[in-house]
Amino acid sequence: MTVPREAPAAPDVLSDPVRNRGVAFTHSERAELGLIGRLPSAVLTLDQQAQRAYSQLRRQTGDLAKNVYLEQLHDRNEVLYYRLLTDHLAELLPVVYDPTVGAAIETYSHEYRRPRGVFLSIDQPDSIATAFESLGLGPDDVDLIVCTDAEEILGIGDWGVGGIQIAVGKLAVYTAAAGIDPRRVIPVSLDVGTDNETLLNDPLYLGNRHARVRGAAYDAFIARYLDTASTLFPNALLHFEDFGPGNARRILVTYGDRYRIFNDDMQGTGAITLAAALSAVKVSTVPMREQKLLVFGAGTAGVGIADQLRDAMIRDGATAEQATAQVWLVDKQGLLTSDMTDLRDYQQPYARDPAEVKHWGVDSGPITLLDAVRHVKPTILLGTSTAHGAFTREVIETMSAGTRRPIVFPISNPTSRIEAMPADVIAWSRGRALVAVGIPVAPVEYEGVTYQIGQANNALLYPGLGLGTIVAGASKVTAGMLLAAAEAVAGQVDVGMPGAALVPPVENLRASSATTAVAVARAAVADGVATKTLDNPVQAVQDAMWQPVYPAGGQTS
Ligand SMILES: NC(=O)C1=CN([C@@H]2O[C@H](COP(=O)(O)OP(=O)(O)OC[C@H]3O[C@@H](n4cnc5c(N)ncnc54)[C@H](O)[C@@H]3O)[C@@H](O)[C@H]2O)C=CC1
Ligand SMILES: CC(=O)C(=O)O
Ligand SMILES: [Mg+2]
Repeated sequence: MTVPREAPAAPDVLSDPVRNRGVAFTHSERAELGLIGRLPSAVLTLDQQAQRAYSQLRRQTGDLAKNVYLEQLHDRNEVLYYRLLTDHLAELLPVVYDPTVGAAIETYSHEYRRPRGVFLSIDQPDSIATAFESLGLGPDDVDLIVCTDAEEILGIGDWGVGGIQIAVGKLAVYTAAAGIDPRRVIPVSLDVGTDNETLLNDPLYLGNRHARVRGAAYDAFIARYLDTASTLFPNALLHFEDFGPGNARRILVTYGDRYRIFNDDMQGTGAITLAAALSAVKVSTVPMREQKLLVFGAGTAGVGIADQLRDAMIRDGATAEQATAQVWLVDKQGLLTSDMTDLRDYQQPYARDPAEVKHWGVDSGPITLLDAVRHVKPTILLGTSTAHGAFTREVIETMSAGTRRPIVFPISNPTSRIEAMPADVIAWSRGRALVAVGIPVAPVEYEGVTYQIGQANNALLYPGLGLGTIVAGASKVTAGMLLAAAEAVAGQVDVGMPGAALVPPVENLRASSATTAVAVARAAVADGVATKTLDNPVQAVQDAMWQPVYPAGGQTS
């Protein structure tokens, strides 16, 4: 007779990150859950576990190793993971999110330990419902789904199935920054293939090993996803992240009236940049209606921001025609003009009359960024191009010659894509530039002034926007809700001091998100899209915020 040598499998609760408390289970809980003898005898508090985990984390060398460590913790004990994130938000946001998440995505198939999220394949469109149903969640159990097809991850391009980590990272921020209940969210990879040949030639690549499917099959897959997700989880906000420039806006425009969709790169980025611009305009003394915006990189984010700034100019008294004429777009072809045959439909409203600009360039080549800065004399220069270093000293000096307080937002991510570093922009403008960037950066010292650099990253806004949407049960994310979010974020900044940041600091993000959520919920009511009655939105938001603590009374779920 053979004697089994392996210990029996660990009881389910130890391998379920939602219920697991590890050595924080009390002796009576251990007895109740069949854990006698399966844990060392000491019982630690959550505080002690968090101290230990933090010190383990600090011993990891490099941000990618820290990201992998935290993901493993996420897979073991969700409360402990969020406790760590919440306690050290400013330090750890760059590790679980931008910029390190870019490296985690690039190395996904090699660093892979275990799956998190739902993987939907364009090769098996009939399995979408089965995949969601395998989670065992009912129609009222899901508040939020973040999906990506990973065609344009941050500014690093197409990363196929590894893009799941942007959905995971965005959701971690929703929970850490706004208390969205992590048990009520789903990250989704829409694996439509990849055009990244490095991935296709990598034997360890974990996604569909074929080129991106486009056209009718792609559209049918997206339509099927939307229909299935919204049927199975009718209350869920459907967040779209990092789709390519040909699909991001098109999906929102096509389906925005039918489904509760939010496109973060267009709408969230537009709103956080509007918030930074509202703060900057207060300092610049040029009224919003007179601002001149030059966008470098006229894709999803760039034109999404242009639309929101144009609307802000109109609210401030410009006519629609004037406001549109105060926006210039520069992309790979140079300044976009209406005679170009390769313009995207959303770029066309801002394309200039070629007659207006025909003498701007040197020779007959494209009108460059520098040519455009020289002639337009922009008051706001936005970078959403992924072109590292494109805002050269000459560009910033030329802009600074044309306006007293240049507003410069090089917001491309991650760090390898930024158009200019804030220290350079501040020095080249001799301390006059009002700067915000997408990545976290240290304050800049220049001639005795400390410049706090606000992070114009949608993470400073979308968590509160999502929370407000959920609390109100909003059936849509309206323009009014986006504006309310932008104004709420800008309203938390005091720009009176020299060098003040243009958006609130990440350290205060949880409180800031709650304030944003209240404004968004009120806007949802005002816009007639709230499905919940909100007698006291402030309390409703506080009550809705999930806290990273073990539930009292020995419950494990
Ligand atoms: N700070 C934030 O919250 C956010 C930042 N972003 C960043 O903005 C950048 C763009 O993202 P998306 O708009 O989603 O991408 P996208 O692909 O839709 O747009 C990028 C645009 O830049 C243009 N472009 C590329 N190289 C260029 C060059 N050398 N010169 C001029 N134009 C060039 C492309 O043709 C395209 O129109 C990324 O780096 C992304 O990380 C995006 C969303 C949020
Ligand atoms: C922040 C973000 O959403 C992006 O860079 O794409
Ligand atoms: Mg994005």
